[in-house]
Amino acid sequence: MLKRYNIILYSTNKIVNSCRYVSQSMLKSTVNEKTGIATVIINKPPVNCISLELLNKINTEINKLQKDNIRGMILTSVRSLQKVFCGGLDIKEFYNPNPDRLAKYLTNLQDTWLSLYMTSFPTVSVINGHSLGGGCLIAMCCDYRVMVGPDYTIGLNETKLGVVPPKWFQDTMAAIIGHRKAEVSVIAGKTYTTDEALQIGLVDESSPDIDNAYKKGIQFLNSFEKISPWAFKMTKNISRQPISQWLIDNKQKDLEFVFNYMQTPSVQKHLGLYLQSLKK
Ligand SMILES: CCCCCCCC/C=C\C=C\CC(=O)SCCNC(=O)CCNC(=O)[C@H](O)C(C)(C)COP(=O)(O)OP(=O)(O)OC[C@H]1O[C@@H](n2cnc3c(N)ncnc32)[C@H](O)[C@@H]1OP(=O)(O)O
Repeated sequence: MLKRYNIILYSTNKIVNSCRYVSQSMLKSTVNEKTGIATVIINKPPVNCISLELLNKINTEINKLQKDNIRGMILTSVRSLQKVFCGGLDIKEFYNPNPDRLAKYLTNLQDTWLSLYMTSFPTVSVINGHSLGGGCLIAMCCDYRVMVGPDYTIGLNETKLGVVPPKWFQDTMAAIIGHRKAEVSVIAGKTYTTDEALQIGLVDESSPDIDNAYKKGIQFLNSFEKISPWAFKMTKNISRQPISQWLIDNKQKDLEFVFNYMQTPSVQKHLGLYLQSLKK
């Protein structure tokens, strides 16, 4: 029994044998050959909002890392943006959309969420700036969140744009802060400062600067050194499977609901006004 356990540990704990550096302009990914820890950096100025192309890159990279047998991953934003981790989904993908592209976007979003939420390796988001809507969602997909503060904000603010965060957005938040707090939060499209997010448990730690936040992220990943990767993966799977299974079972229905309401005149009007308010 002990022997079998050791074999599992060895085969899944194998550290990648070379340092891989992938720079796909919008997404930079490096794997440290000594530690087996990947750092994935979103780099899409001005605000890292998630277009179809960025979504594809994130999903492709997560799937690659999955095959690389890495020990853990840090997800963060390029430092030069200074105050934004992720400005959310690219609202231009929803405003006056091309229906084919919109369908592709929504499907890819479902797939990317499934990949990121269900990674078999530990993940940390180092939230070095505002993290709104889809930005909050990708941060929440990770196993641990360290947020730089105090001046940034995080939250699922979809209702402020006149759109509806799907069940799996809401469930992702409820799994972290509890159903009641998540309900109050999503219906009001609430955003929280770093301190508030820490207080309600939306983030696990705060930090006054990025370097320190990154260190805390690495410390979290190192805490799994003595945990069998197999045990980690199976335990996380059991914990997250009810939420992910809902989406797997309801993908088409979920897609059709959003695809249809998104193109209604009243939703389009709201989105147009929100985009305009950002430009001001
Ligand atoms: C079927 C399954 C799929 C289901 C999915 C659908 C679910 C429901 C539908 C939609 C869900 C959407 C979720 C979202 O993520 S919506 C977006 C939420 N994000 C926001 O509300 C953030 C908006 N942005 C800001 O508050 C600020 O830009 C900020 C991030 C704080 C940065 O501020 P600052 O540095 O001052 O930058 P500017 O505001 O000047 O912005 C610079 C330019 O970037 C444009 N911008 C900003 N955010 C977005 C965005 N999310 N999408 C598109 N464009 C964005 C902004 O207009 C400026 O443009 P310009 O330079 O042309 O004026």
